[in-house]
Amino acid sequence: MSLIRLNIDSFRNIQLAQLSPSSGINLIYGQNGSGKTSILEAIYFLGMGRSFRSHLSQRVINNEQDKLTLFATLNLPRGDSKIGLRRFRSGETEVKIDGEKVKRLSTLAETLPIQVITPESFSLLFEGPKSRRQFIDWGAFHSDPQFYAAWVNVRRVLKQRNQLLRNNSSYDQIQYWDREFVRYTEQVTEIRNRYVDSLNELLKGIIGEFLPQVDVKVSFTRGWDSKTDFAQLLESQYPRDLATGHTVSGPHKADLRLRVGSLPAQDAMSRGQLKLLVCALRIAQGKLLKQQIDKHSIYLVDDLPSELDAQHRQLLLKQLVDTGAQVFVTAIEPAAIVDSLHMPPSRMFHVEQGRVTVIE
Ligand SMILES: Nc1ncnc2c1ncn2[C@@H]1O[C@H](COP(=O)(O)OP(=O)(O)OP(=O)(O)O)[C@@H](O)[C@H]1O
Repeated sequence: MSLIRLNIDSFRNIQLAQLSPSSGINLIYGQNGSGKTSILEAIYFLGMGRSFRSHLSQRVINNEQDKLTLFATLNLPRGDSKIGLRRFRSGETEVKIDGEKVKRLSTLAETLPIQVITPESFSLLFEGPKSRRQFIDWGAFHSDPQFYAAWVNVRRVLKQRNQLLRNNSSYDQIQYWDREFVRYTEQVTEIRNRYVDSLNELLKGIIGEFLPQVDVKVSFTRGWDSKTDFAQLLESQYPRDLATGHTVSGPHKADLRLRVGSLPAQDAMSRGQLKLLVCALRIAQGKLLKQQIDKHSIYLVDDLPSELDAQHRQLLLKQLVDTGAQVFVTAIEPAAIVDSLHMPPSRMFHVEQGRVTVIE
């Protein structure tokens, strides 16, 4: 799967751009502030309905406009598909896939699986369990069609349970919700666990190439002690939950543990090594998706050269090429990428003050 056409209208400093990317490596280069990241962000916005930079979606609309429009033609095994997204300053979003209005943004994510690697990707390792849980759930969502509904139900029931706790409800009142909570939690946890197991197999090979001297161990933690029955735990921890006003343990605390020996990975590795670890995780995820449902992800790699020496740039680009996926990489100087590739990038785009030109 790849984007064969991309139209960007009023997204950040890009007034109007039309790109025909290649299905291989696309290099986007230009000076600081020219709009390179904005192109990656526009692709992400089209696939996720939100930005990877700002949680305020209004900020991505060009300052002088009241709406942004993104449009892409996707090349899929079943034929071409057209995706359009319009976002208004009022907050309203319109999404169309092949001319049909789409209500749920998850339909977009299903159509366009995207992997992002930015210089800030370290957050996957540093910023607490939320971003690591999102990483697991990206894979669980794409690999198992049952996951999304179970996950939505976990969130719904958890919200309800927490509300009851805040209202000082008796355990009898909460018990009804706990039965549902346990049922959906089992589903979500099983899919997450299975997913991390499958990922680990692929990950070992990639980490072995990127970081041969570092013994990184990746494991899944479910959010409570795995030896304890979840229904019993909810009952025994009811007094504590009541005192804190929320459910202390459960699937909302699941995590991906990344350790080197007895230390958390972020305490044992350099910044460049951490970037490579994040890249290995993302590449493994894309490869697994291809194996499991025969679907390619699209890779967006912002400022690929930063933090990496020439040898590791080469290794990373080789792994990205090996995925067979469509890749968009940005760099200030094209040589930083061109010199690390065994063959020239399939297509190069130069960005200057929001204007994009293809380099023939
Ligand atoms: N809503 C907006 N409307 C217009 N311009 C914007 C908007 N949001 C951001 N910009 C501007 O868009 C420009 C492009 O930013 P972008 O981050 O895409 O650049 P870049 O080429 O990736 O830069 P760098 O190499 O420094 O990371 C910036 O100068 C920024 O000030």
